[in-house]
Amino acid sequence: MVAAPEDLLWARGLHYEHEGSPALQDVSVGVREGEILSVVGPRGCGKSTLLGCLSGRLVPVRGEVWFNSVPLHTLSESARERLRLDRFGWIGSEPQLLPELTAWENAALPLLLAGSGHRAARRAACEWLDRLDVGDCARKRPGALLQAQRQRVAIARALVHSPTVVFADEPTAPLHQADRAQVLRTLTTAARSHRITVVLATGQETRMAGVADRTITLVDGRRVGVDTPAASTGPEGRAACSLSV
Ligand SMILES: Nc1ncnc2c1ncn2[C@@H]1O[C@H](COP(=O)(O)OP(=O)(O)OP(=O)(O)O)[C@@H](O)[C@H]1O
Repeated sequence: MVAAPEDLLWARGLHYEHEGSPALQDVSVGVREGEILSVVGPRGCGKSTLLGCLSGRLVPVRGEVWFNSVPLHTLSESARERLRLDRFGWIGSEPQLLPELTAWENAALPLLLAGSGHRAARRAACEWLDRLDVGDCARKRPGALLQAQRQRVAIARALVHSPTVVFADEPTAPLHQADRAQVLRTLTTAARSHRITVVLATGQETRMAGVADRTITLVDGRRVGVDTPAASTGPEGRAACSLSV
């Protein structure tokens, strides 16, 4: 696979092993600027590993990952970490907030770590918490929040520094069914309005994958099938994402 000119992020021939067992085998993918790409497949098919490699958290044993003409696969660990802090956001399936910090302090962390002033960081964090409907939780610590509220704080933290790409690894996994679609739409609507590229791993919930522009499928660490554009993913597709942020 050769990167298309409009690809912001692309990988070619990725192989990754966890303790000697193959988790990705010869996976290639390109992601366009502003695109919401979902990665679907059954448990253990390699979705998290692929997001790990694309985001520079993991280094493939073979293959290449390029972001904006920067070869992530050959960068030093510190350079990858710097790039991740500056340009990427990460949302995991658990919020993983720092318990001793308030919600706004957690959400502001990427800005504070980048050296932003306290006041500006607080303002930006509170704006995102408001957009994500948890503005009234800003002064509370994670222990006083519901899981769905904590996950919204984690989403605010992933978006607060206007990253170029957000990686979301099963971001709705710990939520109740009723919260899932709303949290996912909030994330994707926010990303679209700020032209943030999103790579989203989801399990078997293909209805959730309907918020994406394009879907790729992994099975046993390999890409299978053809890409699925949003138009064919059903009534929860792009047009349905109408939450205002
Ligand atoms: N830290 C690890 N150590 C050993 N094996 C691992 C590790 N992480 C993942 N694996 C294995 O690698 C394969 C791919 O895992 P991965 O988590 O990437 O898949 P996934 O599609 O994200 O799964 P899930 O839907 O369960 O999150 C699986 O067989 C998994 O058991």
